[in-house]
Amino acid sequence: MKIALIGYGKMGKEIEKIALSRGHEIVSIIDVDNQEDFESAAFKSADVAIEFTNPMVAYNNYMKTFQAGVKLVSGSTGWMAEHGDEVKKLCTEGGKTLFWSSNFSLGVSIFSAVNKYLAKIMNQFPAYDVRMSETHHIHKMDAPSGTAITLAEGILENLDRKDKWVEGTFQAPDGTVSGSAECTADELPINSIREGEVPGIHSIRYDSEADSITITHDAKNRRGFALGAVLAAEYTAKHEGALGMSDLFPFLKD
Ligand SMILES: NC(=O)C1=CN([C@@H]2O[C@H](COP(=O)(O)OP(=O)(O)OC[C@H]3O[C@@H](n4cnc5c(N)ncnc54)[C@H](OP(=O)(O)O)[C@@H]3O)[C@@H](O)[C@H]2O)C=CC1
Ligand SMILES: O=C(O)C1=N[C@H](C(=O)O)C[C@H](O)C1
Repeated sequence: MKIALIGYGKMGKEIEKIALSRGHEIVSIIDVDNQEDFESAAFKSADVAIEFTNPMVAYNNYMKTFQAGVKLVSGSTGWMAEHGDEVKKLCTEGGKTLFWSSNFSLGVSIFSAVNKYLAKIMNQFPAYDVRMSETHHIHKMDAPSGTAITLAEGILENLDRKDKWVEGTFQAPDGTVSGSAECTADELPINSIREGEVPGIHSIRYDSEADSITITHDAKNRRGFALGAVLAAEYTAKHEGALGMSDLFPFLKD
């Protein structure tokens, strides 16, 4: 399969390695300095483009890729609140194709299913309150992480006593803490920590007077994200529209 990469940072480089190891060809690499390549024959020859950039530029990259008539996989986070509805409509009604996930790691898909199941069980146990924390490297531009927001949505869909997620505390790389740990009973707080080069840790904690139950996904490196993105590209080459991890792993639909 012919793959174009948009964004050649930590994820772009990891994806290149996995794609080559699975026999794919990288036909174009677009970074900040060669934006004109969106119009090149090489870029347009790609079966799928894989985009990992940042919250500010992701939407523009999607529009340029759609314009070039190339199918897209993207893991960029932090753009959904502003552009999510429009991009989804372009894919459900406008004939464009985007496979997006806040987290392509296979482990996070499993974790997400466990998270929803646990939230459903907790409807029977009102003594437990729930909160979430996410820890990432100091270069991360968005907070809470896209994965934390997706996991929070999974809890809100399944735990009747929670109506919305809210930003809790934010611990900056220098250790200073802003925000507040206070919230109302119907709110699910997400606390964010930025430290070192952490690839990504997500923890969901249920606390009662008697005990606590915590589930955690801890990415050891970026290979899991990259493998998932390449698997998604292989799927996207043969499918159309608004695609996501539940298309790749039907157990996520249960
Ligand atoms: N869904 C998932 O599984 C995962 C998602 N992510 C998300 O992916 C995104 C990227 O992460 P990561 O690779 O770690 O970040 P990096 O900062 O390492 O890489 C992003 C790259 O995109 C480049 N870039 C900036 N603007 C443009 C542009 N307009 N067109 C093309 N390239 C551009 C940057 O260049 P420069 O440095 O010169 O600005 C940089 O090389 C983030 O939003 C992150 O949250 C990350 C890991 C997993
Ligand atoms: O910025 C990152 O690094 C990551 N971003 C994604 C997110 O916002 O959830 C996925 C992963 O946690 C790494």
